[in-house]
Amino acid sequence: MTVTIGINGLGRIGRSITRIVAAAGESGISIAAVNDLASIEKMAYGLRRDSIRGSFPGTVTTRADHLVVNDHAIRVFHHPRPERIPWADAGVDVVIEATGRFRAGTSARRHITHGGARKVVISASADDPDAFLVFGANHHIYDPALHDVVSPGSCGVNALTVMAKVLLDRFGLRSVNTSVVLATQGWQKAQDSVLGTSREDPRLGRAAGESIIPHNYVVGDLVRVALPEIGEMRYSYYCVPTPIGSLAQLSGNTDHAVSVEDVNRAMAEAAAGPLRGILAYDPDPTVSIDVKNNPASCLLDPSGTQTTADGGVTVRGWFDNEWGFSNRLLDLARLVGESSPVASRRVSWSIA
Ligand SMILES: NC(=O)c1ccc[n+]([C@@H]2O[C@H](COP(=O)([O-])OP(=O)(O)OC[C@H]3O[C@@H](n4cnc5c(N)ncnc54)[C@H](O)[C@@H]3O)[C@@H](O)[C@H]2O)c1
Repeated sequence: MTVTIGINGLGRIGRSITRIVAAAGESGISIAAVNDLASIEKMAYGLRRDSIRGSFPGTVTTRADHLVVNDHAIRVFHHPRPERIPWADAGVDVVIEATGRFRAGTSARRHITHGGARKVVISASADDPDAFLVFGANHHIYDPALHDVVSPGSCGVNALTVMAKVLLDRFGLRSVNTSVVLATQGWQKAQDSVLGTSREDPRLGRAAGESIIPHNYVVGDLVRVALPEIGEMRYSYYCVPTPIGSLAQLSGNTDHAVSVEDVNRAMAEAAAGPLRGILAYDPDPTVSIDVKNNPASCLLDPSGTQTTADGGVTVRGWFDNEWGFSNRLLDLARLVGESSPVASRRVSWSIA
């Protein structure tokens, strides 16, 4: 079955999704329409040229109000508000909301109530979606009769949750402490723009290339939404001046003392088994750029695993904050697009 999607916002995430779908050939996804405020010429240029991913491996041209990507025509709209976008006219079933502007479930829902789409996937830690669904952890709770607007949380949430899932299922896990070190984001500024930032924390307006910028983004709560059994959780977050490739580190206590070898074997088994494609494992010594273009939510670095005699455990994973997350958005689009209101696809992901 092919799921027909529309993308609102053809920025870093929207373009990654377009590249992934174009490269995959038979991906089960067809992009019918995109909406962005930018001109169609700029959209085509942004797809053709990318400072991080390189030139588009194919062709991107324009024809009237269509982008033509490798002979596939995509209808283009330029509406500033979700309620104006006529998705149904383009045959769109599932909208991926990737502007960063309509993260609230109420505004994103207008793609359905006004635009005629059937489901919406918000590309961020949304406010009040019908469900937070982290692939590999809790996406099996998806209920097509109840969940029209869904969110996978953030890229960091996905990386942390997938490592936490393995530790929880195999060894028990509680009192979790996490850190995310995130590559530079498009909304950061090259020079100080403290007054110009819309973010509450003024440090997020500081020059992106000059500092490690800490801020208080409480994403840890979303890991707990996906895995409520892990209980208490603490979270730290830093933006750093690297263009792509981010780090997730998670510490906690297991029910019994475990060895580094036990933990790494559990991670490798999950990566080769039930979490294939979502968790990856690389025994080679890696640095953040090595995760570029990796479609997994998390690339486990076994050299980062540490344990203590009283059951303490620490694990480290890399994630391509754009590419891995865009792949999860497509997984979610397939999940919600393929499900009819009466037949929920329920998948068991227990690793134990
Ligand atoms: N880039 C990442 O690493 C990353 C990872 C995970 C989640 N996200 C989230 O995904 C969302 C998008 O991030 P991004 O990095 O792609 O941002 P971006 O700034 O690169 O892209 C946003 C796009 O939306 C368009 N846009 C802005 N307002 C619009 C409107 N009213 N209507 C239509 N289009 C509009 C912009 O022109 C731009 O092309 C954000 O919520 C972000 O937090 C980003």
